[in-house]
Amino acid sequence: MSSSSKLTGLGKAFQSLDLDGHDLPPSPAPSTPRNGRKYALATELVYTEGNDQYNASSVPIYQSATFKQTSATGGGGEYDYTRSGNPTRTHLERHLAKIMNASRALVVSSGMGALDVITRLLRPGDEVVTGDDLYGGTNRLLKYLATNGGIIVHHVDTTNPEKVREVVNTKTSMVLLETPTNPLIKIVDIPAIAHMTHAAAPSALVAVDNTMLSPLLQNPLDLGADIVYESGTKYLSGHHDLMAGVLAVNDSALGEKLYFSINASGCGLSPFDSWLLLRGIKTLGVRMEKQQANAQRIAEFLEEHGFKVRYPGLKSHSQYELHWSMARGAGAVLSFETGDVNVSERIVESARLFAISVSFGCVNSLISMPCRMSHASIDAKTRKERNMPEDIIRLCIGIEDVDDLIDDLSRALVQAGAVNVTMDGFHARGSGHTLGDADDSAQEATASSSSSPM
Ligand SMILES: Cc1ncc(COP(=O)(O)O)c(C=O)c1O
Ligand SMILES: N[C@@H](CCSC[C@H](N)C(=O)O)C(=O)O
Repeated sequence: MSSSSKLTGLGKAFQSLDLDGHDLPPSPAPSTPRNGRKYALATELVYTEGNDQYNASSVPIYQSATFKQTSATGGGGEYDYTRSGNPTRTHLERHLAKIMNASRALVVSSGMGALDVITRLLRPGDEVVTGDDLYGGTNRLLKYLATNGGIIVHHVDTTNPEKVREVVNTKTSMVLLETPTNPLIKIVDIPAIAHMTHAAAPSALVAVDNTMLSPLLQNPLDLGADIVYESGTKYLSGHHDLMAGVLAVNDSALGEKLYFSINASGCGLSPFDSWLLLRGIKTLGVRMEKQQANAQRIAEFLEEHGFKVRYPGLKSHSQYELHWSMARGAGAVLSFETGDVNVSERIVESARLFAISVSFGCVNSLISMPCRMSHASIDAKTRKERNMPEDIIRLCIGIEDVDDLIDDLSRALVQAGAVNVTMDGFHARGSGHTLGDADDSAQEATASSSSSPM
């Protein structure tokens, strides 16, 4: 059912206009405070009104596939069928639109589902410009479309807007960005690329995958993007108990096109998962605060012990300034190198508190080897061409006690033979110092071996 539906049924009770006057689909309760004031994001995350008939303080799960209509000639109710719209899902979408600074948000069954919906805007012959460091599943879907859908995909170094400028042309339909990138934690200048793309190819859409930071830390729509999407499986839900994808836009015609694909293909998020995601979003602020603080300590710990660490919270990150010009935080995913694939494997397998697991954004800490796991769908030759270090370890930091995490990591590093242990502490053995890039000197300057191994 479209946002222009008449205010009947549930919609009668609650206006479909939000605080900013956006005409959103009906919801069992408005997602904005009734006093008309916009609060800080931490407050907006938790604030949802729950004025159902029983004043439930948690929005009900409308676990119903179909909705009774009042007339035989096409309805009467705001909802007819859950594939087309469901009150619990709509409530979540309205809440997300508010926290993503969007006029419309939509939720689907996974992050890849969200990208699939976006790529349905493409036609054979269209060109897509994207990065050379991308989540493996994104790379896989684009490769599929290039092979079977007649789409031309250019992978360029999106950390350099000039490289994007070189390939954007009037056939460019979409520029697809990730920042920080997964897993190399490279930063992409969204405003510069959006501005340049819109000037060179006015009908092209700039889509940004915001999974690594969530709306708490970065708002790509405010930075010039046309579409933002993310895997709700990660920070938004926070507990690895559901799969979800989120899309948000500020152009209502574009929102309708995306909604059309969701209804047509049937990938809208189920009522129960919508409810679960809404519940997760309420704790995003506190979870992320703790996860980031832990990630910062762990990144500093690894850097101090001589490892080449990629984390935008570290001043040694070569794009530190750019990252902080766009984002409100560094997130809680970092990666580091050991210089030896076997050593990396041993570290991963020696960790106890860090679960060997793909994904991130969860309250539990995870450890993985992207080239073997999350990015294994990118073939070895392509990984090499894109300078993906095979030994790279990705850490996704949770909310545990940080000293416990550092102890666990210290033990794993020693057990794996990744460090030289001396009376004064330990230091990386074959670390990123051999990799010889610009970041190394900064890391050497801060490296020390002051902590004890256990
Ligand atoms: C950056 C990024 N984007 C998109 C996705 C896809 O999300 P999902 O697993 O929910 O389909 C993932 C992980 O899977 C990811 O890491
Ligand atoms: N087997 C899965 C791997 C999912 S990776 C999940 C996440 N994005 C991450 O980066 O860890 C697949 O083939 O998609």
